[in-house]
Amino acid sequence: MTDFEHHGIMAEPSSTDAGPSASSSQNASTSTDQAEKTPVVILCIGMAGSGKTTLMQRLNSHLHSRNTPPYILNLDPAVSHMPYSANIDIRDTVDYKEVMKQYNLGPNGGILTALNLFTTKFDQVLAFVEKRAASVDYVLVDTPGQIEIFTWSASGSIITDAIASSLPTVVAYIIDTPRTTAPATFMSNMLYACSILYKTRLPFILVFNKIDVEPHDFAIEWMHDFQAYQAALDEKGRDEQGEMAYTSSLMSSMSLVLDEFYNNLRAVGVSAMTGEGMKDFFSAVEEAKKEYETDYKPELARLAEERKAKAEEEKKNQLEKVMRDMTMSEGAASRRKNPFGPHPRNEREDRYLDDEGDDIDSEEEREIQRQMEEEEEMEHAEDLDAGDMAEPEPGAGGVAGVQSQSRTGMSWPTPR
Ligand SMILES: Nc1nc2c(ncn2[C@@H]2O[C@H](COP(=O)(O)OP(=O)(O)OP(=O)(O)O)[C@@H](O)[C@H]2O)c(=O)[nH]1
Repeated sequence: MTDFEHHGIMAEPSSTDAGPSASSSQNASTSTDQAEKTPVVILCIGMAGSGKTTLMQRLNSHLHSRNTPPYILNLDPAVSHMPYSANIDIRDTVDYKEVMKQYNLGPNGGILTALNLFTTKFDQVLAFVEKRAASVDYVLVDTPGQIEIFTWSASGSIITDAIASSLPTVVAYIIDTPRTTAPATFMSNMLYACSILYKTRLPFILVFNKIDVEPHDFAIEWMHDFQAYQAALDEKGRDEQGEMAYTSSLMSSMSLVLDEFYNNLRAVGVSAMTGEGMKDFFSAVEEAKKEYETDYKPELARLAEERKAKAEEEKKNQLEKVMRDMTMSEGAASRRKNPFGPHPRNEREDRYLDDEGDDIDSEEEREIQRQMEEEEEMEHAEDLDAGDMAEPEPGAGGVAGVQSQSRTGMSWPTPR
């Protein structure tokens, strides 16, 4: 049993190059210019139940029907039913239930730990993706339903950065449209989207899903017309007494703040169930891919350079600090060794007292010498006083719990 297996991690996914196998043979016969293309990675992120998995299935079947089968990665270790087959599935590598058992964790802890463990192998995963990059147009990535586990964890950042620095990457933020019709829920969803945009720094598409149940026109209107959002707040943002809820004014201000964010976003409406809106979705992906090439790629390269330089600088500083510490501790060790070393008393005195002008030149050394002199004086005084020492009085020094005063002025607790 390997170390990974011991932690509930299964062997290397056997299906790494599996999945829509038709693609390999199909793509093998593609023209040279097609073989040189770069796929775009679509990171599907969204709240639990927003329809990520269903949308992944829809995108998969849509791309198959266009004869451009995608390469699929599933990063959700807790998904119970996956209606498509992933090329790389985290569940083939980590059993999150086993992780929960072994680390004594709850479901969220289990998912996060499973993702952390998987991240340790992500360079291998990326190598598989890169190997297939020339033969696919799209790489689809499904993320854990517990959105914060991916968006705010170190492993989520590592995975996102690793993918984005290797291939053009766009974030598709999936929104459950029927559950976003309340102005407060809408605002909370937009703020979350905004935070992910600034965290990932990647081209972003707002995907209003389930438009077969609720068209997303209201959302587009709210995004582009502050007055319309304000009117909705006036109408729906009141409590039972008909008073404006205290959050309404906050949301109203937030809406103005988010104006800039809305202007830089692409928003599309889709139905993962019926397949409506696929054309708009893929046009948005193509636009976002161009934006990655022109705006994000140079910025990512600059950030990577900056990170590298910072890491180098830190390494240099650490090394210098270690060298300094070593020199200092060598000096201090030699000083400490001498006062209590094997030298006869007179020799010690010669070294530290007679050669004061030559050897003792730092404040630290003077302090050591001062302490030594004080201790010697103390020893001497104790020798003289030894005959005067009386039995300790009950309730005074020497009685349990009462502190005794030493002649140096330091106090210590009397042992029981
Ligand atoms: N009507 C309708 N229902 C949808 C649509 N997309 C998803 N659903 C339903 O929404 C529910 C949640 O869909 P999932 O795909 O499991 O959502 P998810 O985001 O993957 O959920 P987690 O696995 O919890 O993260 C399911 O019952 C789907 O059938 C859609 O476009 N229209």
